[in-house]
Amino acid sequence: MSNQFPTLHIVDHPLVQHKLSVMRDKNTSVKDFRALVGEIAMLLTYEATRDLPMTTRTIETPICSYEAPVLAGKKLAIVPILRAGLGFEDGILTLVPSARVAHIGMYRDEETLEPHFYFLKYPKDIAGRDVLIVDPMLATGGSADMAITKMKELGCKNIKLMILVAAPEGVKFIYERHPDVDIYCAALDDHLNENGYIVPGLGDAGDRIFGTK
Ligand SMILES: O=P(O)(O)OC[C@H]1O[C@H](OP(=O)(O)OP(=O)(O)O)[C@H](O)[C@@H]1O
Ligand SMILES: O=c1cc[nH]c(=O)[nH]1
Ligand SMILES: [Mg+2]
Repeated sequence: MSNQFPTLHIVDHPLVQHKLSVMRDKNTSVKDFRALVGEIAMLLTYEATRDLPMTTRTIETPICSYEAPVLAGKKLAIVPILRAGLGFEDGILTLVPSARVAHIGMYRDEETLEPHFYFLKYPKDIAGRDVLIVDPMLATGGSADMAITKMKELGCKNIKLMILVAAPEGVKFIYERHPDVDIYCAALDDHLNENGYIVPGLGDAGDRIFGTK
């Protein structure tokens, strides 16, 4: 689907697209699915952190003195939405090992599709950190909206959302409620079906990561 959303960044790198296609296949095993979530997490993080501020540090190479580009030390917090967001956690921390982690727990009611909140644990200085909320699926957008709203209530100002597969309905909902939040995803799919699942999608991400079905 073509992208009409100003805040949506689709990572169309061939490695991401190939890995996502393997994940969409219903015959892909839990073991492979979980490994691929971790690999794609790193590739999406590469794009979602592209605007990290830089500075320079004087170093001595074996040849000469050099003003070397280094990260300016912006403090980050990643916020996996339980459960499926946990699949992204290790991959992101491999690239940004000093990031802090806040966990937010919620599940979607299968009938109403409303998110239900059950857990939040966060670093005390989270208001001063840039926040990357992560979840493989953005369907109606209810869960992501609740996570963004809770982070804003804690004082967070610079918030991004990192998703694997997004539905247009969810992107529109988040854009209307949080136009300040940039969304990074691997694919913008076609639509939601009558059960609130993304089409073509990849099924229930949590169940496929943890093998609970
Ligand atoms: O955009 P929404 O309509 O809110 O749907 C997306 C949410 O649904 C899934 O979680 P689920 O409720 O299945 O919980 P789980 O991760 O524990 O499986 C997914 O991981 C998102 O958190
Ligand atoms: O398609 C969907 C929609 C919500 N949650 C999922 O895990 N998959
Ligand atoms: Mg689930």
